Parts: sequence; C-alpha cells; structure tokens
Amino acid sequence: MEGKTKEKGEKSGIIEMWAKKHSLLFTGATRHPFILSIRDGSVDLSSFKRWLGQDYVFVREFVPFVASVLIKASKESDDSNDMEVILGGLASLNDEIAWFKSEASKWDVPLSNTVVHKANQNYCRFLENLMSPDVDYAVAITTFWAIETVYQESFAHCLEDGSKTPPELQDTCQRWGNDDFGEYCRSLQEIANRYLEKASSDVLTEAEVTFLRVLEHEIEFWNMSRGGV
Ligand SMILES: Cc1ncc(CO)c(N)n1
Repeated sequence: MEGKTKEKGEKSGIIEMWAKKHSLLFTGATRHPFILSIRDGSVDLSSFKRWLGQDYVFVREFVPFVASVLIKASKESDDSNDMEVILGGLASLNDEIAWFKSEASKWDVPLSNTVVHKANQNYCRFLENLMSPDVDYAVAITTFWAIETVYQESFAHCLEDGSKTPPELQDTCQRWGNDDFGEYCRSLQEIANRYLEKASSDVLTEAEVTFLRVLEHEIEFWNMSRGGV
C-alpha cells in the first residue's frame, strides 16, 4: 500500500511508514494508561514518584547512549548539521538531570540507592548493546528518535485542550511535551529518514526491529511506573 500512491507534497519517509505500519504498538507506547491517568487527573502519585526515581536512573544511562550516537554522527562525512542536533540533545539531558534532582527533592524521592526495577534494567541493557561501534548509525539514530518521540507524544497529549493534568505535574509534561522538544524530535526524524533511505536492506530490517523493541520497552517502563511489575 505505502509507496504505491504517494500523494504529492506528502512527506512520507520510512519513519512515517513504520509508525503507521506499527500504529497499534506506537499508540500503546504513547497513549499508555499511565499517561491517560495523568491526562485525566486520576494518576496515583506514588506511581508518579516511582516513575520519577526510575526515569532518573534511565536518563543517566541514556546520556552515554546519546554520546555514542554523537560519535557515529561525527564519523559520517556529510555536511549537514546532524552533530549540532545531537549535541543539543545532550545539552538538554544536562538540564534534564538537574531537573530530576530538583523535582525529586520536591517530591521527597531519594535518588541514591534506588532499587532499579526489572523493566528499567532490561531497557538500560538494551541501550548498552546499542552503544557498540558495530551498530549502524541509521539504527542508532532511529532508536534515539523513537525514545525521544514516545515521551514527546505522550506528554504533549497531557497538555492538550481538555486535559485535566494536575497542576503539580504540568512541569513534567511541559519538559517533554513542549513545542521546541517537538521540533527537536522532527529534526531527529529527518536525520533518521535520510540515513534509512540509503541503508542496506539488512540495516533497514535491523532498524525496524529495534524501533519495535523501543516501543515494547517504553510500554514496559510505563507498566512498571504504574505499579504492575
Ligand atoms: C523511559 C524513557 N524514555 C524516553 C525518555 C526521553 O528522554 C525518558 N526520559 N525515559
């Protein structure tokens, strides 16, 4: 279906095609019951606090992953400004870590000696495997795009008109749901599409499978936050 009748002017890159093809899983990650509970105001604050403590651990593991993507970008001899986009992402992670620290103290969530939940451990191990120099840049940048985009689409949903997000959670939703973060995700998407277009079919398959793994890990992460496992 896709590709046969491409509408003129409609930007349909590989990423958009995959997001459509796997929309059930994509929606599962971006419209998870945990997110819907923030949006309708019914969220259990102990779940939110669990998410906060666990996500701080995740973000500290995410930084070296993003650094590995930056290294891959620096080796691609192409005169675009991919490096600046990724470097911007790293800079915002610096702010994010500071934000987690102040938010955690606001909520009385201790950040040291956190018991790392299984879903988080699995997600961090997955990231660690993707840091290898053997992993293709197209795969790594697709992964990076997917991780950021799940948060952007999830939290932006909690800021839409009609949402009843509790005021004390607005700041969290703004962090990932704001328009600038959306713009940054679109820049990552544009880079990913550009490299996927020139990737071999093996790399394409690997990138698609990795994208699906990200969605699964994100769903497990929300499940964990909600208190399931
Ligand atoms: C689990 C998870 N996924 C994505 C992001 C976005 O940076 C995050 N902070 N945590």
